[in-house]
Amino acid sequence: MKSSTAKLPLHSSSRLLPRRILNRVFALIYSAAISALFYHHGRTLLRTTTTATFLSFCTSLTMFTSDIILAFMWLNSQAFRMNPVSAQPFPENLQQVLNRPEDFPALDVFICTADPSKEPPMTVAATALSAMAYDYPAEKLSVYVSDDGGSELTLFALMEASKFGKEWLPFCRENRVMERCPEAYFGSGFPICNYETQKIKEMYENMKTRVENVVERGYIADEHKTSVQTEAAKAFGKCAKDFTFQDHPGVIQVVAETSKDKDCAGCSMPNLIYVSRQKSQTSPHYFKAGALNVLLRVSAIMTNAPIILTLDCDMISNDPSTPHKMLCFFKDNLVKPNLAYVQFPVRCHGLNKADIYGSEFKHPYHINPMGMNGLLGPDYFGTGTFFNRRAFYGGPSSMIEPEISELSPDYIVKRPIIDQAILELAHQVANCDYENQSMWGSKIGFRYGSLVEDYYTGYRLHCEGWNSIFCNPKRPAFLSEMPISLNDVVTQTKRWSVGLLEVTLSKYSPLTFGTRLLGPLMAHCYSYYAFGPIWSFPVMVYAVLPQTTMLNNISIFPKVSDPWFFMYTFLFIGAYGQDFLEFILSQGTALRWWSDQRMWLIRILSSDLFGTLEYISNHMGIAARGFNVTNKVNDHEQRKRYDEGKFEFGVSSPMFVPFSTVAIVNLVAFFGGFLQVLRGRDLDEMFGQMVVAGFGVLNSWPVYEAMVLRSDKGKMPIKITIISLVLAWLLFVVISFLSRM
Ligand SMILES: O=c1ccn([C@@H]2O[C@H](COP(=O)(O)OP(=O)(O)O[C@H]3O[C@H](CO)[C@@H](O)[C@H](O)[C@H]3O)[C@@H](O)[C@H]2O)c(=O)[nH]1
Ligand SMILES: [Mn+2]
Repeated sequence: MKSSTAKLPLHSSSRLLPRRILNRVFALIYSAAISALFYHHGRTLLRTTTTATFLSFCTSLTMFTSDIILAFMWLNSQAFRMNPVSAQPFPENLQQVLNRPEDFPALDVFICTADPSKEPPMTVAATALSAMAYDYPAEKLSVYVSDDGGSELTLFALMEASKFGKEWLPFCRENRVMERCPEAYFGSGFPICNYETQKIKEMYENMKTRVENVVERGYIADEHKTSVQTEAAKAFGKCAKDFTFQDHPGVIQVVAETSKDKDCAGCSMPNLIYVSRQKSQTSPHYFKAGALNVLLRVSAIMTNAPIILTLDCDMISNDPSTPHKMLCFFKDNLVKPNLAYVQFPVRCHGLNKADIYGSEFKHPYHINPMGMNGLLGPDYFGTGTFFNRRAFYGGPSSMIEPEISELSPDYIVKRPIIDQAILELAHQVANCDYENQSMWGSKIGFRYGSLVEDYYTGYRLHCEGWNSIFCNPKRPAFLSEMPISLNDVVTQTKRWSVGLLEVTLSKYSPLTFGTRLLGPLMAHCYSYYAFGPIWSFPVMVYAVLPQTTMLNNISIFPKVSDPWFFMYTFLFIGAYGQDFLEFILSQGTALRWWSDQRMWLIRILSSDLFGTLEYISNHMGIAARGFNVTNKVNDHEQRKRYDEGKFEFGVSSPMFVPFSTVAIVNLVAFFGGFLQVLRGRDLDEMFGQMVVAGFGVLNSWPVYEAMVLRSDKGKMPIKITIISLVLAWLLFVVISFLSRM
């Protein structure tokens, strides 16, 4: 007999109907305007071929090409808008299917770190601790930390964290703490009044000091004051000779083991395993994707949980009930039988009020995934994702068996993780030549071939017939950090541009391969990202051409009195207006929207441009591909400037040159145009160009400020200012020369 509660749903998927209808109607109207634009372009081109000067003809042709690219990207972006769906879990109803701890599926958490100098071991440890503290049966939970930096400091931090965890985990359970990352809990600012909290805070501070001292010194081996130091040193000691981060044997160390380690309340601790895969300069290691594949195998040997959570080392858990929320989707196999992963959004802490670098990434991390939810599901973000382990072994109906049966997702592990045979096999599958001539990275596991292994892996899984769900609960499931200096920001997205181009220009391009396997809408969603770097052409054109030609008496846009002017206005305001509305509707503020659109322009003029150059030089073999790990350490003064909302330039990065040049061009054009009007030139014909230049000036404000008004360390380096001035001057000279031809 079914109980009445058995009918309670585990989650809801609501179609955002009003938005869907409005989006579709607007898309129709907007596409009519785009058609009109091309009709207008056609006429202008015909006219300029016969009558006008060489430069006007080139200008019209360039504007036409730019608008084709813009229209193509607009078309791609519409796929996100056709069927947005928001999914909410109901963990309170989960008891109907799961009520005893034994019913819960095992969960393996993967945390990646790569460089202790950019990713503080304490951050890694805090992330691990926050995952170990999940409200989940401890015997079913294992946390694996992959350390591509091969650093004893990271291992030491984990050992300390695990020791502290024996107090922290029961404390969290008893006090129903929500912030299970101690740093977040003690840093949240509320007064600590009771003795118990005070005591645990002290323990935490002491532990942190111990770790930070060792990290500052850079090694642990010399004096083994504590047992933890001795143990960490021992794990590395056996292979310390010639140990470098690029060349070393595999180190796998069980830091906590559930059947042996108990917390101070006598309950089991979850497993905590440190894994530093073998590295050799002669074998490719495939960056993060390679690290994740090693974790897939090592965890298969040790625990083989059917569900896997992947996390970046700075992605702390902010809600202990997240695994329950994820299970609401995995336990309901009616809605999406081929569910490969549940993606939670990336949300950041520590952003300043205006979020000057737009690192909320509202579109890729919040708005677009809702759009994909109504199709096959969101792309994979690389972090905050719960996977069905089976998804890494071929399509839903075409399972691929791995080389050894112990790696199969159905294999049941019968021995404890500290068993000698288990440890030996685990080391074996973490060897750097293990994958030679295998299907790892091509058909099994995380996929190789792109620096955005996350996007690429999700894409290939969708192509194999899997689907995914985007789940965005009110309380953020995870909190992550974003870089706070502009150079780090644009370096991060430059890597993304390179990685995306690697997909776009491969035989798996979303536009061809994707359309065949996913259908047009999903393929357009993936194309929107894959073709992202080509924004740099039209944006570059709009950023300099209308401005430089205006000062040479070439008009590009229709006169204000011309009815065609209205069409341009509509296209501009329509696109920005829709973007603004979407941003606000997903809990955004107007201030942050402004930063977001400004950073969109800055990123295109730095990351996308330089990413394209880097892709080309990688391809021609001039430079080696590399995964430049984002810096997660920042000094106090930098943080202060960031909190005040100031852009951090500081270093002489060539990536600052294009947008600095553009800033100068726009300023000169705007004031030059203004002077021309004062001298009696007709404003009517140059109004459009003045608006574009004015928009450029408004967006460039932080650049001007950094060039002339600031004197702090984050100001624009004088070298960049001079190069940009010269380049801007050259641009005007060239255009004015061409205009006389
Ligand atoms: O050889 C490597 C390089 C990186 N990482 C780890 O990968 C994660 C992400 O690296 P990060 O430098 O923070 O890059 P982000 O650009 O911030 O990361 C985003 O973009 C990456 C793809 O470029 C994805 O892998 C990430 O999940 C996604 O959050 C970090 O935990 C690193 O430790 C490794 O384990 N091995
Ligand atoms: Mn990161």
